[in-house]
Amino acid sequence: MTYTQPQIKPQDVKVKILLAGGHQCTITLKSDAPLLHNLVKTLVDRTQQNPGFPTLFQIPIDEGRSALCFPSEHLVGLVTEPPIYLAQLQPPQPEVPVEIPPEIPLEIPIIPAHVNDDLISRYAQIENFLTASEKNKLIKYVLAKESEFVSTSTSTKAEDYRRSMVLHSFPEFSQLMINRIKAILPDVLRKLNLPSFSVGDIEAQLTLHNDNNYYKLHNDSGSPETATRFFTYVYYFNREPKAFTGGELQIYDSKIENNFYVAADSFKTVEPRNNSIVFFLSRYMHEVLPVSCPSKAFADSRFTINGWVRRTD
Ligand SMILES: O=C(O)CCC(=O)C(=O)O
Ligand SMILES: [Fe+2]
Repeated sequence: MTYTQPQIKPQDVKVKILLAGGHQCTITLKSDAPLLHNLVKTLVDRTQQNPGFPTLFQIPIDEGRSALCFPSEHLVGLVTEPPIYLAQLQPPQPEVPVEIPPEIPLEIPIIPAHVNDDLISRYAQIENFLTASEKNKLIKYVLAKESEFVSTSTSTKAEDYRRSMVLHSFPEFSQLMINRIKAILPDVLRKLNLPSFSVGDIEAQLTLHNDNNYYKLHNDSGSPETATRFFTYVYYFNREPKAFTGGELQIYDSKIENNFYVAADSFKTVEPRNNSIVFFLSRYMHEVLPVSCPSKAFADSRFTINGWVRRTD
């Protein structure tokens, strides 16, 4: 776990702002400008049927001699130059590709792909990942392994960064998990609208969070040894009835500061639901909120099998 982020060179982007009523205005922004991010976010929120917070854009134009002001609801599209295309979020994939007759001029909102893809975090959560019988066997197995769990928080300098326990070797289940992940990966990529990639090693560890355990903000791919981690997966399981609260996974959107990705203020919250698995890009900043487990019993913990899918290129 480290906090180094990949470096990105900002570039000039010519942005034509299309407003309701056919008005438009062209400005030039750096690709990492917060204004560009906000414009893009306004559109992306709308495509996700998530109207977001209405804001008033106030954009200096004519070298600061005038200002363009408009409410965010009036933004209908952006045309960017260079023409980098938007990878659409959650598109309803048509069975047959739709042909657009070339003679019809279309002004399709085009958003630099890196702004969209890099700044808005997406995840996929799949319920009932194991069969009931597999999950029950897994719980039984884990309860018999209590003495083999070791603390994750002893060796690092950032002593208070992480509190949890880990079981590194569990061959009876790690291979099952890895096989299932390989099998479901194409669906996950489709769901997240990501291109397929050449899959390398898949790692797996078994962790638990008990009372007042947590894992503060981090990413999973920021060091040379972890740089090829592409996807993080977390499979959640616990005894029923569930005897802990908290322990939500928060996945942060990104923003760019001094050419580095850092966590934005916005995030998505994932409930650690029994027998569900979540997938997200390993470079996203994320954290595990503190768990409250009043009994403090090992068997009442928030258990996970989690790990990483590496890419070979
Ligand atoms: O337990 C979780 O929800 C996430 C764990 C995590 O972020 C990690 O092990 O790197
Ligand atoms: Fe993580």
